[in-house]
Formats: sequence, structure tokens, C-alpha cells
Amino acid sequence: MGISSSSSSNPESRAMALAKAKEIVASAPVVVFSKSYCPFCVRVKKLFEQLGASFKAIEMDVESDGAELQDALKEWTGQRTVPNVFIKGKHIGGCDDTMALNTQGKLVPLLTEAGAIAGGSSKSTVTA
Ligand SMILES: N[C@@H](CCC(=O)N[C@@H](CS)C(=O)NCC(=O)O)C(=O)O
Repeated sequence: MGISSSSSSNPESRAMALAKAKEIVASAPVVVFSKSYCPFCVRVKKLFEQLGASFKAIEMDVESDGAELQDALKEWTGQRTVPNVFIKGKHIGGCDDTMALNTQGKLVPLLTEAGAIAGGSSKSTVTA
């Protein structure tokens, strides 16, 4: 490797990426770490839209430090795949996990409690 190393293997960059990921998660009621071409991400974002929930999407294939963020998320949550969903700072998981919460009727209460659905939603679940 010589004197240079990739930014994601540099401990300082890793720590910075982890701090940034945590900052992003704290900055919005719902955060979806995503990739713009990922069909599972599209499903999750569409579900939140259908539920009328506001969310922040971070497209890691577009962000210049996306690879570092993805490494940081793996370190933090144990999950490397996208989407990687957080509600009110809590790690929810991926598309399957989010869809399962919706099917169980647990997603809307979480989104409402997080303040992502203004004034609550008349829908308790949606079929996606
Ligand atoms: N079962 C997972 C599937 C997610 C998945 O396979 N995502 C792909 C992108 S479509 C992924 O993250 N691949 C690894 C990568 O992009 O680094 C879920 O429900 O979220």
C-alpha cells in the first residue's frame, strides 16, 4: 500500500465518517441511507411518501464520501446494505425490516411519535 492509503481505511477518516453518519441520523426524524439505483431503497422511499412521512435520503452513490459513510454504518449498525433506515435516531434496518413494521401496523406509530407525519396519518398501513 505504500505511504498512501484509501480514505476509508484511514482511522481518522473512519472516525469522521462515523461522526458524520451520527450527525445526519440526529438531524431528521427519518433518515434513509440509500443508493439512487437501488430498487429496495426506491420501495422504502415510496412507502414513506405514501404514508405522508417526511424523510431525509442520503444517496451514498452520489455523495463524495459515500463509501466512508457505508463503512461507518457497517461498523455502527452491523448493516452494510442499503437502504439503512433510522427513525428518531433508532436503527430500524433495511427494506424488509421497514416493510415488516408496516405490515404489523407498527410503522405509522413510530413515524408519528418521531414527528415525521404532521398531525398523524389517517392510514395505519399502506400496501406497497
Ligand atoms: N434484504 C435487504 C436487501 C438490500 C440490498 O440487497 N441492497 C443492495 C443494493 S440494491 C446492497 O446494499 N448491496 C451492497 C452495496 O450496494 O454495497 C433489504 O431488505 O434491505
